Amino acid sequence: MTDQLAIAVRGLRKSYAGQPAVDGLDLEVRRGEVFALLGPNGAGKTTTVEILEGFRHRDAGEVSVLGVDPARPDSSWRARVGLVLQGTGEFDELTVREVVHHFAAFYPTPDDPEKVIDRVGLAGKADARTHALSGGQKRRLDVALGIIGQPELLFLDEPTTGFDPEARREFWELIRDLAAGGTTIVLTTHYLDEAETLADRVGVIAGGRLVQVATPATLGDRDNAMATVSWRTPDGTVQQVESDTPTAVVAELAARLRADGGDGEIPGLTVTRPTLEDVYLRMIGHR
Ligand SMILES: Nc1ncnc2c1ncn2[C@@H]1O[C@H](COP(=O)(O)OP(=O)(O)OP(=O)(O)O)[C@@H](O)[C@H]1O
Repeated sequence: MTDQLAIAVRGLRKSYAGQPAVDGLDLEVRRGEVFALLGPNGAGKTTTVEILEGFRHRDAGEVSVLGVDPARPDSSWRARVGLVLQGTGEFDELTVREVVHHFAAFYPTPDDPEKVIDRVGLAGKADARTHALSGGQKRRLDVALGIIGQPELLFLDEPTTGFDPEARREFWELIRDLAAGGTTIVLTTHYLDEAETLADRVGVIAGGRLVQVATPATLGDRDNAMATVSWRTPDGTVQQVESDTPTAVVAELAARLRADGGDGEIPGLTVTRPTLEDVYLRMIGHR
């Protein structure tokens, strides 16, 4: 397990009451990358991530996170790993500012709490009591608490659930910023656009195993997939052909229309390749 890896997992297994939830999983996450874990409900993502975070015991396998076995963490390791879980909890009467300052005191080299509040877009709510925050604002506070210790590795569990579209875009910017600063990020998400826009690589977990790891552009051989060219014929019906040379198909169609006296414009022309969602759904057996 080299220094280039933030996470190295071999043969990870975990069963609940004899039922395997993680069933011989291998995983490598490089330092500095954004890695998205995808998979259907019950695939074993949370179990895997909680083992990596040191919150769950494993039955078997080797696990190294920042060079440490999370089953035997020390306090310096804890401070190097940031967590954004699904709902950190309630802080009742405390304000956003108080909570972030309070958490900063747990870490040896915390970031500036005011800067972090601003970074997650809560500057206007710094003096609001946390119970009065909206769902999306609470999630932003969760993110602030995950990054206040300036972690080397940040786990984000479905981070943008409940965010409005603008908040998602702002959050994505924040993640890109953290990644540009060298933070390794492991994110679980059910939003394929989120994985596509943020991740250097995605790993698909199904049935407790990692079934594929690839860049979003190449998952499921997507970049080599046939393109579908579709257009409208003069009688209004839609025609479609699949081709691995769609440009040639379009050129031929345009030439044919020009030969028929047209201006070469192809009505209703679209050229599409499978989306990340298409290949993902095929991979997990839904198409
Ligand atoms: N504490 C537990 N006790 C018993 N079974 C559990 C426990 N936690 C998870 N499981 C089971 O293990 C399997 C994997 O669950 P896990 O939560 O890891 O999946 P997931 O991929 O995170 O799913 P989701 O996308 O729904 O969050 C499921 O069948 C689940 O019912």
